[in-house]
Amino acid sequence: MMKHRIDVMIPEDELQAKVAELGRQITEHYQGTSELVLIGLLRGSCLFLADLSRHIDLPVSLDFMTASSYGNSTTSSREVRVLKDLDDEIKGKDVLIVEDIIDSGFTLSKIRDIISLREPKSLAICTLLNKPARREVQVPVEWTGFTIPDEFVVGYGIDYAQLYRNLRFIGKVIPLE
Ligand SMILES: O=P(O)(O)OC[C@H]1O[C@H](OP(=O)(O)OP(=O)(O)O)[C@H](O)[C@@H]1O
Ligand SMILES: Nc1nc2[nH]cnc2c(=O)[nH]1
Ligand SMILES: [Mg+2]
Repeated sequence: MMKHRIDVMIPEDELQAKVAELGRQITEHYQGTSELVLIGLLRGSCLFLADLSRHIDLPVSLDFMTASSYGNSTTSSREVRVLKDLDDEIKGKDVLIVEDIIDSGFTLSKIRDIISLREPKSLAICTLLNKPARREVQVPVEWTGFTIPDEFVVGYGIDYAQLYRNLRFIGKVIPLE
C-alpha cells in the first residue's frame, strides 16, 4: 500500500441526512408494494444498505450478491466476476439494487443485466455515490446520494486494500510523496 492520508470528503452528519432522505423518497415511490427486495452488492454496499433499509417504511426483504472487479487495486479490472449469487428468486418482485459507488459503471451494468433477465416486476438502482467523470459504460440510476469528483474515496463500506470500510464518513485517499 502506498503512503497516504485520508481527508474527509463527506462528513457523517451529511451522509446520514442524505441516507434518511433517500429512504423517504424510496418509501414514497414504492407505496403499496407487497415486498421490496433490496439487493446489496457485497462488500461495499453493506453499511449503506444497513442504514438505508432502516429509513424505508415498507415490507422489505434483503438479499446479497458479490461482484468484484477491483480486487486490491485502485483501477477496475473491467472483468466483473459474480462470486456469490442471490439466495432467492426475484421473478415478479419489486427489486432495488443498492450500491455504494458507481465509477466506470462496469459492475452495475453487468449486475443490472443479470438481474433484469430474471424478470423482476420492476428494477431500479440506488447508489450512494456517483463519479460521472469516470463513466465508461452507461447505467440508468434512479436514486443518487452524492455526485462526487474524480477522487479515490474510502469509508462507509468502501475500502482501500480492504481497510477503512468502518469509517463513519466518506474520505478521499491522498497519496504522500
Ligand atoms: O463502477 P465500477 O468502476 O465498476 O466501480 C464500482 C464498484 O467497485 C467497488 O467494488 P469492488 O469491486 O472494489 O468490491 P467491494 O464492493 O467488495 O469493495 C464498489 O463497491 C462498486 O461495487
Ligand atoms: N475504494 C474505492 N473503490 C472504488 N471502486 C470504484 N471507485 C472506487 C473508489 O473511488 N474508491
Ligand atoms: Mg462493490
